[in-house]
This record gives sequence, structure tokens and C-alpha cells, in this order.
Amino acid sequence: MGSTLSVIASIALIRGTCHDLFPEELRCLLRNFSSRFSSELTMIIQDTHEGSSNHLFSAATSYLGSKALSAISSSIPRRLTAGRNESVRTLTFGLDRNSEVVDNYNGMPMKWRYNSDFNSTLNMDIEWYELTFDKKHVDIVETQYLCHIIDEAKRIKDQNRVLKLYTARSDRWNPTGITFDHPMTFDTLALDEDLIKRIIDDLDRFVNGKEYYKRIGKVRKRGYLLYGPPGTGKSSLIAAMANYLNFDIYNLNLSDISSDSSLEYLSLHVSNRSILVLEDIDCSIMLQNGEIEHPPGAIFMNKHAITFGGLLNVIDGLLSCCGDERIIVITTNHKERIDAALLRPGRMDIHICLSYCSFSMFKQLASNYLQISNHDLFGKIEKLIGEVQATPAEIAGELIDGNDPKNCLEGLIRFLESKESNAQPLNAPILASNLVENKPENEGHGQNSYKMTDLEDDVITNNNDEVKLGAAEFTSKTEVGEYIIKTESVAILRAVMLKHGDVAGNTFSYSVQYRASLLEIVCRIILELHAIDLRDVTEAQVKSLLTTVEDLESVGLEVDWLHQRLVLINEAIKLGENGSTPTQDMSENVQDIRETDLETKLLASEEDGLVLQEKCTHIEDKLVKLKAASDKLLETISNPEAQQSSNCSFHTSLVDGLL
Ligand SMILES: Nc1ncnc2c1ncn2[C@@H]1O[C@H](COP(=O)(O)OP(=O)(O)OP(=O)(O)O)[C@@H](O)[C@H]1O
Repeated sequence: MGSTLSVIASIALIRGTCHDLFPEELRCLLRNFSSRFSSELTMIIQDTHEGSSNHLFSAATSYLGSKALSAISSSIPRRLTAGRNESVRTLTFGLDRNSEVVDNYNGMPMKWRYNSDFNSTLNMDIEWYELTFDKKHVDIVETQYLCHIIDEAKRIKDQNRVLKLYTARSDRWNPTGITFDHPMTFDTLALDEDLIKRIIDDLDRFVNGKEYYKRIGKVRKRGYLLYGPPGTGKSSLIAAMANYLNFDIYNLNLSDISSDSSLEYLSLHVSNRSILVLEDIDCSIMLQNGEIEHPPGAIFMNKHAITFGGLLNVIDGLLSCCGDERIIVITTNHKERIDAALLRPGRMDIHICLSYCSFSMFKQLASNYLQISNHDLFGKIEKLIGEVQATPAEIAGELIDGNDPKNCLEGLIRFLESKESNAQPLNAPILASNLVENKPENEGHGQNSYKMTDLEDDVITNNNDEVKLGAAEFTSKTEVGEYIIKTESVAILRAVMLKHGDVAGNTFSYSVQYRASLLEIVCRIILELHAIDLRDVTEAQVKSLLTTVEDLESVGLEVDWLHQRLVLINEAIKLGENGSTPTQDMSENVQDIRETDLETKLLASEEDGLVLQEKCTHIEDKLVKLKAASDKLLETISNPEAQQSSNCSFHTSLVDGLL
């Protein structure tokens, strides 16, 4: 034992002496000399290059630090440095002075040696790596290996860094941001499994799609629209996305921004590999109600100074040119209030509807909060969740306070039952907020439905039972006149055109696609009016529809006839609720509608006598029907008992005469 120690001590002494006698410069010289006769080549990578810091050197530091302890490196260096600072999530390692590590790159050994020394000429420490490899691999090192190091270092750095959340104040981003430490991940997010998989696939394709985007000449940005009632997990999904991608979040409330130029400035100062979130956009960008004068084209402005054009510029213009790998997420509780131009693929590539809690979502929440995957009470909860609209936030709220699963689940059942007793029936009318998205295949609450487009802008719809590729919104379209619209709206639009002419004709300053999307909204309102049971409609719901129609009118759509009809329905509901009889006003209103229809048709047909005659006959036929309907309506409304027994006529009177 004593002799072993003395041998080690002697070696250390000799090494120390050699080190003192042969300074680093001399040893380098010797190595260079011997390399002339060697098959190996050594490349020096210094910390500075041509007067500025050398990115390859810092990339090598991160790369070798991650390799130093891993099994991929064939040799673990004798001396390592270790540490951690505020900007990273885990410990980081590095090579110590004169330490070596061998990295096997596709079977080719790459020897790395780290060195540092004091440079008396520069009066500072200098650091460098020596990378030694077989001369025959020089091309691979130059064209592949060094790029691989840079890419890997970037990935490692991104993966390890602490995420930041930036908010804007006085039109500037908070310069340091705050640490974003949200625990939500795709594992804990309660969402349909298949939907999560599709979102992850899309994110993966996006972050790994550098070459793809380059090839097709498209800027690497992706727009997501998250919409749905409050508490359905929009913010939670953003957090899960940020954690999955390791992207910082820039959260912008447009109401806080004073001008388009401030918005531009902020968008230019969003870093790459980040998510720009515009929350509750419908609250910040309002549809004008016609009271405010504004230049043509600037139809959607908020009460401050941001124009719709300014917003599009951020999404399409400046951001497109000046950033890379950016995701823009827009959230809203009312998708139908957002201009279709903003929602089109290329701007908002993926639309995700976050809806009320389904049973599978509840099971995920139960697993998160109570750590149970099954319970005797699950059957009852499944039934209630199928009948009641409860948001994941509400369900989570019931599960959060308590350690005893049984108590929590019983509390949840009581909560759902109380909701059920106050709730609308299942076939309740559709709120205006659901107009755009509540297509037949997505109907049924407690279900999670969504549409999303992938890189090639396919559309995927899901109603929990089936997943269709390339269906619905963007693919199944038909032409009506110059408008290309969803097939399901064709019959209605044709009928509207026949009866009211081209109601979007006055909006010619907008694109045909945009006008088509406005017409789609009209069709959907009519479709919904035909589908709903008017006995269950509340005044608030009709008012909501009215707001949408007013919005349409404010952009120039001629839908006064629809407006009047909704007013009439509203009146009828009020009368029905009060049990009173119709007023003279109301019967005049019905008469007005008939006369207006006739006048419009007559005027529109003035030029052509034959057409006029034909149309008159057609209109007269319709008037006869409308008269019968309105008589029935008046009769029904004047007799509340009859209204109960003949809801069918009531409905026919109020709705069917529309077209
Ligand atoms: N899908 C979900 N999975 C897990 N938890 C959820 C989910 N949805 C909501 N929650 C819970 O409810 C809380 C509120 O949800 P969140 O803020 O994500 O909803 P939101 O749709 O963004 O609401 P708002 O529109 O009001 O901003 C979250 O903190 C989370 O605890």
C-alpha cells in the first residue's frame, strides 16, 4: 500500500514538473510536429473567432457538457466541472482544463480536449478545444459533425432553459419576463386522447419542419385558434404547449396596446421559439356597430387604436418576415365574432374547440386530483356528464378540495344534479356563440369537438366517435353564384338569393371569400332557427342572434328581413312568457315583412317584364303561404293554451316563412 502511494506521488511529481518545464505553447508545438506523421488531424476551436465570440465554441461547451456523463461518449473525462444557474432547469457539466472526452459520431471517434491559458499579449484568459479525428473524415467533420454539434447544442439549451412569461406594459415587453413554472403538461391536461395526439403531432411536425418550410417557401409560423366557453382549458392547453416545446410565452392583451405601431413594435420584439398569445381577442377587437365612422376596410377596430389591418400585419406581415419558429395562439369564447379573414388557414392554421367536460376528460381529472382510475360512483357521474354542460374548471373545482375520493365524487354528483335541474334540455337552442361551429356532426355537449389543419392544411373533425380527414369546412364546398360555401348551406343560400337577392351584393369592396363567409353565418342562423324548438328559446338567446345579425348589417349585409324576423320572434317569446295577446304593432310587423318582400322583389325585377311576371306569381304563392303562417301565428300567440298544444304551428309561423 505504502509503495503504491509513493508510485502515484512520483507520477504526480513528474507530471507536474513536465508541465512546468514544458509550457502549453511548447507542448502544442510538439503535438503539431508529431501530427505531421500522424493520420490524425487536430482542429482548434477557440472561444473567440475573428474578434467576436465563437458560436461553435459555446455550442461545443453545451454539447460536450451533455455528453460528458452520458453513455454515448466512449470515454468519461477524468475531470469535470458541474454547476447550475438561474437560467437552466438542471445541473450542467463541462470538461475541466486538459480533460478529454471521445464522442463517437456514427462510429467515427472524435477526440475532444479542453484547454485554457493566460494570454499575456491580450492580458486575458483564452480557452479552446482541440478536436482530433482521422484525416479521412475531414469532409464529414466539416459538412456534418460541426453542424450536428451546433444543432444539438441549440436543442439541449432550449430543453434545459427556464421558461419565461412576458407581458406588455406601456407598449413594451417586460424586459426580464417572469419565470414560467406552470405544471400543466399534455399528461395532465384533460382532453380527448386523440385530440392531444393530433396536437402533439402537429407541434412535432412544426418544430421539425425546418427543411419542409424552406422547401415550400413558407415562413415557419403556426397559428392556433382556441375557442370555447370559459373554463374549458384554453389557457391550460397553452401552458401544456409551452412546456412541451420549451417555448417562452408572450402574452398580449390587445386592449392594453395604444396603437398599431406599438403592436408592430411588440411583435418585432418577440423572440424566436416562442408562443405569442392574444387572449380573448373578441373582447379586444370589436365588431363595429356602425356608430363609428371608419375608413373602408377597417371594419373591425377596437375602442382603442388597433385596427384589424394592424392585427393582420402582425400575424401575416412583420412577424412572418422577422421571426422563425413562432406560434401565435388566439383565444376566444366567441369564435363567430372574429372576422373570417383572421381565421383562414395560413393565419389560424388550426382551430381547436375546447368544450364541456366529457366522461373521458372527467376520468383524467379524477386521476389528477384524486389519483383514482375507477370508482363505484363513476357510472352515475358518466350519466350526469352526458346530460349536463359542466366545464373542466367546474369539475376540477369540485375535485380539488378533499382527500376522500368518495366525498369528492358525491359532492360532484350533487353539483351536477343541481346544474341539471337548472339546465336547458339537451335539445336546447343553439346560442349565437355556437353558430359557426355547431355543425350536425359536432352536436351533443359533453363531447369534445375540434377541427385542425395540418401542414398541408387538411381538416380533421372529431365527434369522439369518428375522426374524418379532409371533411367539412375547407373541403366540402359548393358554388352558389360567385360564392363558394359549405355544401350544407347551399340550399339555404339559394333560397335566400331567390327571395332576397344577393344580400352580400353591397359588400363588394370585400373579397368574395370574405363575403361567402358572411353569407355562411346568415345560412347558419336560418339553419339553427329551423332546427330549434322555439318553446325553449330564451330572450337572451334571441338577443344574441340579433347581435350577430346587427354585426352583419354593420358590414353592409342586407339582412334587415332576418333582423325583423328575430325581433318578431323575440316579441312572440315575450308575449308567450307573459301570456298576453299580440299587439296591433305585431300584426303590422308581419304585414310589413310581407310588403317589404314584395316591394324588394318588384324593384329587383323591374328590368325584365317576363321575369317580373314569373317572380310576382312566385311571390304571390309565397305570400299566400306567409299569410296562412302569419294568421296561424297570430292565432297561436293570442291563445297561449293553443300555443302549448300546437308548438309545431307556432314554429312554422315564425320561422318557415323566412324563406
Ligand atoms: N382541460 C383541462 N384539463 C385540466 N384542467 C383543466 C382543464 N380545463 C380547465 N381546467 C382547470 O380549470 C382552470 C381554468 O381553466 P383555464 O384557465 O385553462 O380555462 P380557459 O378556457 O382558459 O378559461 P377562460 O376562457 O376563462 O380564460 C385551470 O387552472 C385548470 O385547473
